[in-house]
Amino acid sequence: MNGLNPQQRAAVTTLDCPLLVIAGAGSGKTRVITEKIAYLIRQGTPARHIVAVTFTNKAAREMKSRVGKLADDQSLRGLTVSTFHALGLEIIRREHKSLELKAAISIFDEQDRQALLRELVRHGDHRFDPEQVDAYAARISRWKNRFVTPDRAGMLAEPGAAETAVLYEAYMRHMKAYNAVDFDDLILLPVMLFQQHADVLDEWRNQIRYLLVDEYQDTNQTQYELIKLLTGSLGKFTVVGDDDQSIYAWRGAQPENLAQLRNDFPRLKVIKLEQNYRSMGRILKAANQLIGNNPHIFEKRLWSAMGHGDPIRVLKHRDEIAEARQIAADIVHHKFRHNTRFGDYAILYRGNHQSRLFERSLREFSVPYHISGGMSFFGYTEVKDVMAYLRLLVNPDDDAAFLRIVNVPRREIGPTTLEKLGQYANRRHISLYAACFELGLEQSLPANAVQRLRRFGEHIADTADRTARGDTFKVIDELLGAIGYENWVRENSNDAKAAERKFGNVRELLDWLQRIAEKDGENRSLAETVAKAMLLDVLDRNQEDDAGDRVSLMTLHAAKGLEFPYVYLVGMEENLLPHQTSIDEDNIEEERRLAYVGITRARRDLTLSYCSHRKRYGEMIACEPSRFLAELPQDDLEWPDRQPLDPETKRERGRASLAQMRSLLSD
Ligand SMILES: Nc1ncnc2c1ncn2[C@@H]1O[C@H](COP(=O)(O)OP(=O)(O)OP(=O)(O)O)[C@@H](O)[C@H]1O
Ligand SMILES: [Mg+2]
Repeated sequence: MNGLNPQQRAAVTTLDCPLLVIAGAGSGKTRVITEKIAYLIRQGTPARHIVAVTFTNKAAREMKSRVGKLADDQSLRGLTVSTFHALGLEIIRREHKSLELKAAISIFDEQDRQALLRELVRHGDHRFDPEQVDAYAARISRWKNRFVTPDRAGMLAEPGAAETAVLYEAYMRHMKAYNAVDFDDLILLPVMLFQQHADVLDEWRNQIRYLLVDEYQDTNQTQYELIKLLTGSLGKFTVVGDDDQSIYAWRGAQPENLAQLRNDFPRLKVIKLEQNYRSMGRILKAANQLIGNNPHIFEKRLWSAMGHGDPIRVLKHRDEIAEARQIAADIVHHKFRHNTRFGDYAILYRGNHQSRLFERSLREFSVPYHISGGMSFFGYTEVKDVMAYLRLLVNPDDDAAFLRIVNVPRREIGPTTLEKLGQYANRRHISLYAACFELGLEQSLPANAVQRLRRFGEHIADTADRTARGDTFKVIDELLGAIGYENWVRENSNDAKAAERKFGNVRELLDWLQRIAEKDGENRSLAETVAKAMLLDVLDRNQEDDAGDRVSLMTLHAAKGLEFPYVYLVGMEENLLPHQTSIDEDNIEEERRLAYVGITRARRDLTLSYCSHRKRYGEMIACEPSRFLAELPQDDLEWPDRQPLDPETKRERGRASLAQMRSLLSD
């Protein structure tokens, strides 16, 4: 515990009562958690009885590696450090029998979920509005996050609740039939399970003797229920959080849970941390002043002994292309001037769509980068197709996967056939796959259609059988060969280059899955591997391989809990940060917290940037600088006054510096 301040030390050594550590950014909350894990182990609690929960996979990995430095491998055996959702999945997998599920569980992503709801709306006995599928989906998700079960939803006084509750109930029933869970279910099902099966809960309480939760401000009602159930009246837990960094209201996060703890656990001890160890004084001052415009549940002050630091730069650009180029160039210049690493830099933005131009510019400057979150790899059609095949192999009842690939590559199985198959399966309460083999289907469909469906079903069954027995990844390769997937991709690509890129993605996917399967010397089953991959996908896509010296690109949401010496917070414009929707809904406070999270990621230097024009829906529009810029201490900001160059000189200069930097980089 060397180097901890007195409050941190108190937080680490408090074991006899439930503990809440509430403190601002960079004050060492996460550090308290890692030190406490090591302390618990030193005090004699076996690691297998300790569970630490964080919000993203990245944070979980980071925490594991920090703990790894504080204790030896042997004593850490069995320690659980995971996300809430991964813990939920683990509970569901282990207790699948009590939940009346089969072992091979499919995880539905947003698209799958919407597809199922759309089907239910179309075929349901109730008159739902097909235009409203998005709204139904959002409402059901909201209920799940607030721990409202279908029967309780039906009794709510909200307008239209009774109707949506019927859909909610049907949705849950179908998910069960498909042996599938969605993102929200990963928390909801364990809570329902523990409430209904006291014996199962007892076992888990016995196993989890101490629970630690990071980023507690972002837990929703259902997650809070899970914490309460797991820790019971003993309240053996430490939760740490910062109400100013609550940025998941849209996913049902309730910062009031912080206050609620006091009511539910009268013995709760609260410790505040006030020293910031992360950021230079000016950065901290800017963050404090900005967030001072929000109302507070807990008053806290933060000070830093790190020195004043350089002024915060504010860059203005002509448009978003200029923004991306200038920042990429800035990073290269800075790196060579200060002999830093690429990994020291992060570019943070409000929305995923902002990443593309930065990617392009960084590539132009040969700067290695890594993108966290957002629609990247897993959004590609070919990746989704292959994943759907794998999902179907491990769980043939996964209707979303079935529908995605039953006619990919083309098997002359058209919409009418699928419509009839769907109706039949619905009547019989079975999956589409199971329906293919039923004799009764022959009454609904012509013989050749039935035959085509069965041939597909048999191929899947046969391959599944072989993956279970033999060399899984070899069988998968054979499957892709047998269905002629390469040809299919070629036919559906504009040119050979695009086709190559798509094969490359498929290859990368399979290599990555193989690495997951064999990670830590394990030999995971295909079912386990696919579930793990889906979980990474829905959680924070493609965060697995972030090793290496690379510039980080990510959304403000994904940046939570992380820190970088040099941070660029880009797109600081009205309607972008704060986001248009939040302005419309009068929810500026959440946007301000997001900006606060962004600013407090920076250790040494912070650069803010905005554009005077930006392309929106294909049109160039004028942008206003973000109101948050005006809320910062103006004395600490620096607005470099750039002389406008004529376009030709600019282009020349751009070319020259590009060549110069490339040659520097290749040295
Ligand atoms: N007592 C300490 N002495 C020196 N450095 C510390 C101390 N406590 C924490 N730090 C360092 O300060 C930085 C911020 O700590 P940490 O990430 O734990 O803060 P946090 O409160 O979790 O921040 P956030 O709210 O952003 O998640 C880290 O680099 C950490 O190693
Ligand atoms: Mg933290």
